[in-house]
Amino acid sequence: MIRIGTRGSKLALYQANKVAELLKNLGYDVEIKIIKTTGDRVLNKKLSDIGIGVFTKELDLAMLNNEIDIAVHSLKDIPTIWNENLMVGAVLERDSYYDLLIWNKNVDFDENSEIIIGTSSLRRRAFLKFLYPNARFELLRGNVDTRLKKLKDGLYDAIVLSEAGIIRLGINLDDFNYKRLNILPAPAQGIIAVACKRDDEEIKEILKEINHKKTYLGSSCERAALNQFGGGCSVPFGALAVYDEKNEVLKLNAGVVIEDELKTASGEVKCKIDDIDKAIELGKNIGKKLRY
Ligand SMILES: NCc1[nH]cc(CCC(=O)O)c1CC(=O)O
Repeated sequence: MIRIGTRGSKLALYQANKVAELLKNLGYDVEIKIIKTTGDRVLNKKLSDIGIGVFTKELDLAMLNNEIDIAVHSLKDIPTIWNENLMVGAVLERDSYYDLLIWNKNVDFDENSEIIIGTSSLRRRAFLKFLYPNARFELLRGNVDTRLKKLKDGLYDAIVLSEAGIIRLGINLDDFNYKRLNILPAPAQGIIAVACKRDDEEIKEILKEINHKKTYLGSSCERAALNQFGGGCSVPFGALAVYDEKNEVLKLNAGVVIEDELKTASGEVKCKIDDIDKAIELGKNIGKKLRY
């Protein structure tokens, strides 16, 4: 029996069920255990103000205490500096990495409007400032349904959500206007990750069977860039790595906003699809470049 730990939100349960299905199809018995995290409890603060690992800590402990074998997370919610006894054992194929700007049908604005945008992400705020220089930003937390309800109620002119989350929840945006934003995503946005204990050889072998190598390569590169730059979710940092399988080339674009200035860096490396070390090296180099 593989015990799968997850948060209780609809999105988290969808993600955990997806991993459960993959494991079941390979013939494993699975059980899902719901665990509440600090990120679920504290809803009146920016994530960057609550602390590191707000969505993982309680699940990390459950894993270390042997109450669960694996934990399913959105990879972008796992801190790059994490518990040394835990690791990402597998990732699923990446979904959309785009952020969507969503607004009510009866609302009209352009890039110069003084709109109020609901988002609590430092990255979204900082990058959107270049697209909507006169926008103001307000706190918006809670699950995706709650956020859309607040938009519908007119508390904001627009809000930002990840397309991956919307699609996973099967939310129909026909009642709203929306568009994909041309900003760098959070490192590993749109990727479901399975965490396990570093010394659990049996589980690690099982997770290899569901791992999507191309996604693992790219996300390792993006997360290495953020890790090298430092600051985790408290810096407005975006990164996107794309692997060209045919030519075996991994490319990384990354950017950070410091004192209202956007600084970007990019690079590429020739590597095999499972050469994680090369991907991490590229990420570190770009992270360093952005730092100095
Ligand atoms: N921080 C919240 C969070 N963590 C993962 C997702 C969705 C899945 C993803 O983007 O990987 C979301 C919602 C959002 O950002 O709109």
